[in-house]
Amino acid sequence: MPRMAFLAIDIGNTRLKWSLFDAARPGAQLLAHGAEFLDHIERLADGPWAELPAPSSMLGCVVAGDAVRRRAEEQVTERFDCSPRWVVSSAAEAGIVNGYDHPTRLGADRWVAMIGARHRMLSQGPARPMVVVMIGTAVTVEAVDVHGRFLGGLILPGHGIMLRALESGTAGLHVPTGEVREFPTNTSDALTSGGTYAIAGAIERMVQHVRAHEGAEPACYMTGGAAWKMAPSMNGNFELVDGLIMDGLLVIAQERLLAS
Ligand SMILES: Nc1ncnc2c1ncn2[C@@H]1O[C@H](COP(=O)(O)OP(=O)(O)O)[C@@H](O)[C@H]1O
Ligand SMILES: CC(C)(COP(=O)(O)O)[C@@H](O)C(=O)NCCC(=O)O
Ligand SMILES: [K+]
Repeated sequence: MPRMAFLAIDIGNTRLKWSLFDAARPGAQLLAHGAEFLDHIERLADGPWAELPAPSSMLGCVVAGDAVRRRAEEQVTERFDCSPRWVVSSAAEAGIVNGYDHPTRLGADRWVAMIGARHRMLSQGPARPMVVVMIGTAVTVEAVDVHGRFLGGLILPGHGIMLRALESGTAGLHVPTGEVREFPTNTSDALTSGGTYAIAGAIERMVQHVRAHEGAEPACYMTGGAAWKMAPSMNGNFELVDGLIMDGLLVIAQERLLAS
């Protein structure tokens, strides 16, 4: 049984994702992982976590509000002997400098994903600017310069929110999910393609902005629960990374261990 196991938790507006690693460092071995819709958080301690080896520390990021965070903390402390710790976006951490007007108002998931992406990019070769995309409940598209400065980012509605907004704002749009088509010829395909290309178009614009600003081709990473749906419709070299947030949490946890 690993003695320094580490629990990473990412709570978005749709699901809580968790991963248990054998240590709090990048490259640690993944021992177990899972995801629960926010309504099912109360199942964790007696369900998926019941048989897990106990982590000696935990670090998470949460953008779903204080009430959800407290419900998750109850599960952690009920089941494990470690105190819940959550990342708050700051002016600088783990190689990323925060260009937001109010650094602490940046979503912690966005901050952690950029840290994970920067670490990944540097492990692949020389420093490059980056575009970091997360396709979750919402879509975020971050620009990071070659030195690790977060220049700014976009927030868009995700697929689900776009479709619900169209359904509730019109009389004639109540249709099942369709296919992504270049020239959609029915309402379902028109809606699905419209949402997909709205997101793809915004991402392409950000890639252009970063390319022009930096005079270099950015490294492009895409993550999030719905990233696999976007991947076939993307131009360019987007690397689909399952656990960018988990990677970022490992990087931050190790830095904090080394600093303590
Ligand atoms: N098994 C699944 N069940 C429901 N939604 C899913 C599933 N897999 C992917 N998705 C899509 O992923 C989105 C949620 O992704 P996720 O990364 O969990 O979001 P968040 O971080 O905002 O909670 C949903 O909006 C949905 O479109
Ligand atoms: C943009 C987000 C809603 C994304 O949430 P998600 O899709 O991961 O559930 C979240 O990062 C957030 O609430 N951010 C705070 C505002 C900001 O980043 O400017
Ligand atoms: K997220």
